[in-house]
Amino acid sequence: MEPNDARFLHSKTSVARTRAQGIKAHKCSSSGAIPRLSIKEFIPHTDLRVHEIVERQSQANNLAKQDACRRAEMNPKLLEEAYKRCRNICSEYARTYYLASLLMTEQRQKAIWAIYAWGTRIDEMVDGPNAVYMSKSFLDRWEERLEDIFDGRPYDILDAALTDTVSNFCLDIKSFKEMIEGMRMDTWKSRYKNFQELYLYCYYVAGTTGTITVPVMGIAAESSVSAKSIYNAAIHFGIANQLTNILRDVGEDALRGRIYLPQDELEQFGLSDDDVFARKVTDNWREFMKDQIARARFYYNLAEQGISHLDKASHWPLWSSLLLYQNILDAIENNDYDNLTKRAHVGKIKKLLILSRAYKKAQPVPGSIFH
Ligand SMILES: CC(C)=CCC/C(C)=C/CC/C(C)=C/CC/C(C)=C/[C@@H]1[C@@H](COP(=O)(O)OP(=O)(O)O)[C@]1(C)CC/C=C(\C)CC/C=C(\C)CCC=C(C)C
Repeated sequence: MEPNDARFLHSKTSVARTRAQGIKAHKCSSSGAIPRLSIKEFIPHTDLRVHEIVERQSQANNLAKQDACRRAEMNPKLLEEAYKRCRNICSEYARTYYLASLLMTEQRQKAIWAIYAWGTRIDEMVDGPNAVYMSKSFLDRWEERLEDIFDGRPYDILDAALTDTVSNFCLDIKSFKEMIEGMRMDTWKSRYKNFQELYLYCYYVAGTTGTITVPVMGIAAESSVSAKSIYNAAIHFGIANQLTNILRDVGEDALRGRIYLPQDELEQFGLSDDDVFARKVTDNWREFMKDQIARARFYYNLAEQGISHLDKASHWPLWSSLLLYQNILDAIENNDYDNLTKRAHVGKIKKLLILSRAYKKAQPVPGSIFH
């Protein structure tokens, strides 16, 4: 996030909200008074070289405007079938994102399905039932296939959809490669010393989805903030989603021996891996969860401020996806913080109400040039 882009970052409401969620002393049942975690800690994106993506993507966007992007010539019938299959994968594996995609323009929704299908296939490799057979060479092969996709030589029909998408939107390969890097991390790492380490993992697997999708959602022609601050908001969008995903799945992940929670923070709350594996919801656990949820909400706040700088037609789908996913945090609270034995779920009626709330949020604010 660019600190000097004050308009962008510090809307009054977000500052007030994050302050309310900020540092205060609280009592933790077995270990006495301990400080609340610093959920507002900023993790700089300098080492992630986001500026490289922004610069290259801006050049690519100019090429796209001149229609000078590399075009992948593919059989239209095959492409139609390819997108149909990606759509099926997205609707089966990711109902929330699928619902949001239905609110997008046709070309954008097809791109989201292709990106989702590609991402979820690697995720399944490292996270699914066959994860034990995963080897370094498998992910190396996946990376070669990615290069082929970008060279217009798809390996299978699902890759063909992504080949078409990257050429339609002139996408940059860096974030896709980084997503594979995140999946590599998953093959050798199952603990995170602190939030910095966890943040890096979240960036690789989910922040990258944000940088990949900004060109698809389109930056508003009238946006006056820097492209970099919009990309940073998109990264925060992905981070918030991944943190939510982690909090929802603590119990499931523990069954596979994985704990995607900062170890130092667990310790501060008098908790250890054994408590997670015991799957017992204690008062310490609830207090710990309150802070983890507050942190995820902090990142949603940062992400929200980027939406208005994207193309108008993307506002409703993005607000929908943000509010729907964020609601999982409310569902964890409603389960009295039992994410060890229960899976937080947002029901159909609630989802419909959220879509209508998102629609209102996507409407222009009178007197503002932005939504
Ligand atoms: C509609 C929409 C926002 C679509 C985004 C497309 C998408 C979700 C792609 C994910 C690709 C993928 C599967 C990557 C593999 C790594 C992974 C598993 C990431 C997790 C997604 C959750 O998927 P999952 O199938 O596990 O979900 P459920 O179990 O069904 O709940 C992640 C949590 C990453 C999600 C990342 C985002 C939503 C970031 C999207 C960012 C933008 C659209 C940019 C917005 C821009 C601004 C400026 C705010």
